[in-house]
Amino acid sequence: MKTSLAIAVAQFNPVVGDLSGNVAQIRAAMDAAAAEGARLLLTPELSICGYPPEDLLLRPDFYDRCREAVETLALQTDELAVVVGYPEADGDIRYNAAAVLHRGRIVAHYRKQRLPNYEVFDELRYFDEGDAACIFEIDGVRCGLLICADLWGAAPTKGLIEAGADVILVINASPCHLNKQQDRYRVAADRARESGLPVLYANMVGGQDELVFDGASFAMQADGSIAWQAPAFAAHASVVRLNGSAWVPATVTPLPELEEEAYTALVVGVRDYLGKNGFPGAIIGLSGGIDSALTLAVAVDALGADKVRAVMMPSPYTAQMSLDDAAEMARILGVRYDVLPIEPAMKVFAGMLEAQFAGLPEDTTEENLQSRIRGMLLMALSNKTGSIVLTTGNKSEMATGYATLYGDMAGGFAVLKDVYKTLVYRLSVWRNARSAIIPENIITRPPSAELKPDQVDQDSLPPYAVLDAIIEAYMERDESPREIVAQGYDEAVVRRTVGMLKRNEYKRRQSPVGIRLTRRAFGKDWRFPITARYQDPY
Ligand SMILES: Nc1ncnc2c1ncn2[C@@H]1O[C@H](COP(=O)(O)OP(=O)(O)OC[C@H]2O[C@@H]([n+]3cccc(C(=O)O)c3)[C@H](O)[C@@H]2O)[C@@H](O)[C@H]1O
Ligand SMILES: Nc1ncnc2c1ncn2[C@@H]1O[C@H](COP(=O)(O)OP(=O)(O)OP(=O)(O)O)[C@@H](O)[C@H]1O
Ligand SMILES: NC(=O)CC[C@H](N)C(=O)O
Repeated sequence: MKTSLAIAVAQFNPVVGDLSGNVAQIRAAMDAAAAEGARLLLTPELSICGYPPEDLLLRPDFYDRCREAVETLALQTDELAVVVGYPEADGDIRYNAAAVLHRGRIVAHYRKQRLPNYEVFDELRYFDEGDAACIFEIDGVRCGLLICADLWGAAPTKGLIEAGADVILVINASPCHLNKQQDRYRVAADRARESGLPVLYANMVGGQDELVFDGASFAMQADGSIAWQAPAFAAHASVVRLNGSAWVPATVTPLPELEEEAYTALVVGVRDYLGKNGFPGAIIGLSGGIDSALTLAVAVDALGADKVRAVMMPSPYTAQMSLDDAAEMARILGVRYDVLPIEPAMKVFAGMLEAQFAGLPEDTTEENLQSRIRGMLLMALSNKTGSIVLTTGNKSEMATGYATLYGDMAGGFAVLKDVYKTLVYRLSVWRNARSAIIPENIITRPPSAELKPDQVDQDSLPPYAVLDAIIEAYMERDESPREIVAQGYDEAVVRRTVGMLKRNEYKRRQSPVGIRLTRRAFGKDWRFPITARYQDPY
């Protein structure tokens, strides 16, 4: 007979491969959960080793170390049962597994049945599928256990119904993209209604290379309504109570609106990339344009002003307005600000190349030299100080190749890599509404690379609203140019945009890793051939 059960959820931020650090976080969560009277603690998918461990999962020793960590942790359990996720090797066969640790032993064990191999997930590269449901009983409640993608199809839940589960517990490593939580609610509600069971969804939080996990764990009643909602993008621990077959209603933290979600994901991505990789700070080339302004805003919100420095590197083409706006923004934020004019280096390079270029007209070569001089200066500062250079290129630029190799692409982490230019504006306006840190002029002036007199982006690129819509259709929805033109876009503009997108794959392969924000980002989930002659249908 079902009774009441208090279950703690540890929405924590693991570090991939830091087994002792992750176990220490689980231990701390165990102490807090026990103090609050919980009888069961859920930790996220692969909580022992972090997610995704990628090719560490090809190493036999990795499995040995993870098993040792689980067994050691099991010995430290008492009245509180703890669910942990870990990679399991059974001879040559490997599983994405979970163990229930209780009173010094592993009392139940589960192998993930649906392995995601889409978007950014590669689990079929590493794991075999499990084939059995897992039910364990705590205080008379029959708990059914699933791992993340198991919830996204009906079969694993069906197995739990047949095995007589009273509640569905799902441990997750589900990275965010914009509006992802609505998809999670939808699949959880499908499973809840099919089974007539309440669902508890425990997710991890934090940045891991290009991925950001948003947490946002929740409890859902059998009718699909939300009984408890944890905050997004923050480590969090809560105890939720199951009374009979329903959750006792608890705090429902409102979820962020789209701009807040995007901006916070960038902040968490930057903070964890630098923090987990041990960088003392960040360096940003601040041009007086909107991309570097937003990048600086994110960096300061992530790291604090004392960890960020901005460098203005004017050329003879730099407008006074750019100098003024960059200095003003650095002053408002209180970051270290240096001005390093690049004209001396431009002259030296022009002199060194004079004989080579004799009789040839000026073109983008001279523009790229300016960008590369700036890249070289920023990298020199990085080498000398140990701080990382944050690049500022946005998704529209990455898509079209509107960036210079070894120039403005030089750096360690690409903050806006998956942020369309149109979203760059929206995020800047949203951030300024919280406190005005980006000078208004930076937002309202026409974007310009300032690599030659009176240059504006729109001389070389279609309007960003059109460009972004075409990129999104081609890239994120896999639409053909014919379909895009049928939606009313000018065929010549579609041809040009798609042409740039395909031609510039080589640049993206050389770009720094950057934060994924959309369902399909340039990164793990975009593997287009560089050498290709496929003709799209028009
Ligand atoms: N398939 C391929 N595989 C490998 N390499 C390939 C290649 N195709 C060309 N290349 C090589 O790539 C090089 C050309 O690329 P690259 O040197 O980058 O130069 P490129 O793409 O020609 O020019 C850079 C563009 O970015 C714009 N820009 C620059 C800086 C900042 C901004 C901004 O507003 O943010 C915009 C600039 O106005 C210009 O339109 C050449 O050396 C070429 O041989
Ligand atoms: N004068 C400058 N001083 C410092 N950094 C610069 C300068 N010009 C360009 N950069 C760096 O190179 C990046 C590419 O910027 P560029 O001005 O060419 O085009 P952009 O894409 O419009 O970027 P932004 O909106 O930041 O100006 C900038 O974001 C900045 O990091
Ligand atoms: N780790 C997983 O199994 C993730 C798969 C799932 N579709 C998600 O993103 O939530």
